[in-house]
Amino acid sequence: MITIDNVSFSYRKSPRQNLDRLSVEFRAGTVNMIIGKNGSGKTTLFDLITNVIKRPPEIRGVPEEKDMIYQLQGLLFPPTLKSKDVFRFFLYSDHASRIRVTNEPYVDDDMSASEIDMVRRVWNMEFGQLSIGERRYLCILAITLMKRKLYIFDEPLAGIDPEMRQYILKRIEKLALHKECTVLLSSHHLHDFQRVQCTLHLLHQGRISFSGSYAEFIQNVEGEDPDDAFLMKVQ
Ligand SMILES: Nc1ncnc2c1ncn2[C@@H]1O[C@H](COP(=O)(O)OP(=O)(O)OP(=O)(O)O)[C@@H](O)[C@H]1O
Repeated sequence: MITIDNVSFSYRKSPRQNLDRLSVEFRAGTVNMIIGKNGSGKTTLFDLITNVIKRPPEIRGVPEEKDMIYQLQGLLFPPTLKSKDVFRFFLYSDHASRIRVTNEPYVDDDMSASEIDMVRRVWNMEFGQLSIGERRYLCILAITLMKRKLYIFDEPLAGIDPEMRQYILKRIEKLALHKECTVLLSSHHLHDFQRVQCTLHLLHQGRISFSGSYAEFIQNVEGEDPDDAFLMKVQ
């Protein structure tokens, strides 16, 4: 479990406090979903947890660097690398992985027919020729095959179609439920989380103003629309 107790942070030239006495607990066994308006500080919080920005002592329970993986929003790989090489890059940098990456596309029993189709189609293509969604899917697939104590996914669903979003979420949920690890994820796609075992954390005005289940989040909202619940909570 990661515990954050009263953390404040502002960028050097920022006119405002980006995080303002923020406290929260991120537990294992659930997908911890961080939501909030654009610019509310979700990536900043991830950067602090992972020590990309120097981690303050008020953030406790973070595993060693080798035991965490942080999926950034950007997909920064040389465009001429083949998809299989990017996959290899992830898995061969994993000290615990026993998966061998070959010229044969990676498939496993957890993959749907659509996922298998996609991986087969892009395996020998250059990464730069893939669509943004295909690149993101491939990287997330590889990350979920790595063994870590902490996984952080910064907007893994951005630019992904509704079908693939479900598959990605199922994979990430499986990580959270079946491995002894903590999973943090940020997303603006609130509807997708209805069927995921998750804890929502709303980051608003520098603090976590709500932590709870999806059902609790939409409680008392007419039509049970999570976007309406979001609007109510940030206005
Ligand atoms: N290096 C920096 N220097 C100054 N301000 C920064 C820096 N990086 C981010 N910010 C500011 O900090 C605030 C929080 O940014 P952050 O990227 O954490 O937001 P976010 O919640 O992840 O947003 P989004 O949902 O749009 O991805 C923003 O107002 C941003 O302009």
